[in-house]
Amino acid sequence: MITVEEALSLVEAAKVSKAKVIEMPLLAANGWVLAETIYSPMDMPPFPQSAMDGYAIHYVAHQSTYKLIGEIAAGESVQQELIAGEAARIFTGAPVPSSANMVIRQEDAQALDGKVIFTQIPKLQANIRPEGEQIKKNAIALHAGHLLQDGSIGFLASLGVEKVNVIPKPSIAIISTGNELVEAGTPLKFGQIYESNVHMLQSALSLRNIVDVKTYHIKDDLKHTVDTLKFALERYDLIIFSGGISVGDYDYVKEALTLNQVETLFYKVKQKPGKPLYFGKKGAAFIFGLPGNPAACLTGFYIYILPLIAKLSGKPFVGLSKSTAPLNHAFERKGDRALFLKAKVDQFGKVDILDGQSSAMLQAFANANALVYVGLGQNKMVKGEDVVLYHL
Ligand SMILES: Nc1nc2c(c(=O)[nH]1)N[C@H]1C(S)=C(S)[C@@H](COP(=O)(O)OP(=O)(O)OC[C@H]3O[C@@H](n4cnc5c(N)ncnc54)[C@H](O)[C@@H]3O)O[C@H]1N2
Ligand code: MOO
Repeated sequence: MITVEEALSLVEAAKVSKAKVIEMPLLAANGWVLAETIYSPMDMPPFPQSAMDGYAIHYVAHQSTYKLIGEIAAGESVQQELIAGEAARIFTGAPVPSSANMVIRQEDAQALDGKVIFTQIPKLQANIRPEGEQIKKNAIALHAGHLLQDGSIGFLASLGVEKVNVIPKPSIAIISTGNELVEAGTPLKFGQIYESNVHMLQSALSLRNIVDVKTYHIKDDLKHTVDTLKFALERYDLIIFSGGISVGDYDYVKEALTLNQVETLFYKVKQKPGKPLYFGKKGAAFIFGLPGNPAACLTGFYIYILPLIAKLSGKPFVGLSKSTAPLNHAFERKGDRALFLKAKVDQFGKVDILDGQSSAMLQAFANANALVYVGLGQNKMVKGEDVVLYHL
């Protein structure tokens, strides 16, 4: 059995096929990664702009009174010109005449009887944003690999960009196994339970804007499992099994993976919850077998699948954000597996490990805002000791 660290480095090292590129409207691309470098299609600003409300001046040395010849508002499409000794009323964002050599703030000037008089000695080019000051036409606006965020969308929009080529996010199949599972809305018969893992994973994906997700529910039957996996391998970038990955007589996932010639990259990790975790690859597709126990299923998703999805989407191999914080109480581990413990970080940044850590239970997960990672060798922790946290 391999360690958590070994398992994570195997997931990280798994070779991702070069992603195709998709074109999408800029307005839909927030959170996606640019597949290509974008070169600015224009100078920005496209014309010298006034940075202040005031007066554009054609300055003449030592002269402080100027003839006011007109007004230039933002959006003005006619280029006005000033001869030496002339001024025009101007507003922030308006085009500065090429013959003006400064803009005076209105606070620093007085207008009277068609004249403007400075009250401050101006500097040449003051309050003029030169054409192309932010970016010149054909200069690199954003590099390939850039993660588009709010500011990037605004920046590209300001350059008149309407469409961008991005790295597609993975298509995902979630295959839930188990004869005992029924959907909410149907009364439970003896021995049945409600499906939760699929809904939990799908909503976790949707929250992270991964929406090309299809779900399948299969019975504990070898042929059905083999056929569903074969179908999924032809269609999806990532296949996530829930359940059926342990050693029971009705656990068919492992056998179905072998019969579909999926290459096993690892099976079983020295961790709790989620020991019988499977990771494999066939062609460009990755396959995870998450244990059916719900808390093991969600933990495996957070720790191993989220960073792989990030990588498949063109981002760094990073999942939940990590930090350290002090424990609010002493803790002594049982067993010999690394632990991911549902925990709550309080408003003072102190960590309480919650009750109800069984991998069959989700209530603690529902109340947790972090997972505490307890590595192999870390047997006793004292109150106040810093622990590694994954933030939920
Ligand atoms: N003899 C052994 N038995 C088990 C071992 C072992 O090493 N030797 N490992 C145990 C561990 S640890 C885990 S974790 C589980 C994992 O089992 P499976 O992945 O095969 O999961 P299932 O048996 O299908 O289900 C386990 C449990 O979870 C419930 N479940 C399954 N799917 C869902 C779902 N979609 N929604 C809600 N609940 C689900 C299922 O009813 C079971 O109660 O194996 C141990 N056994
Ligand atoms: O590894 Mo399992 O998740 O303990 O129940």
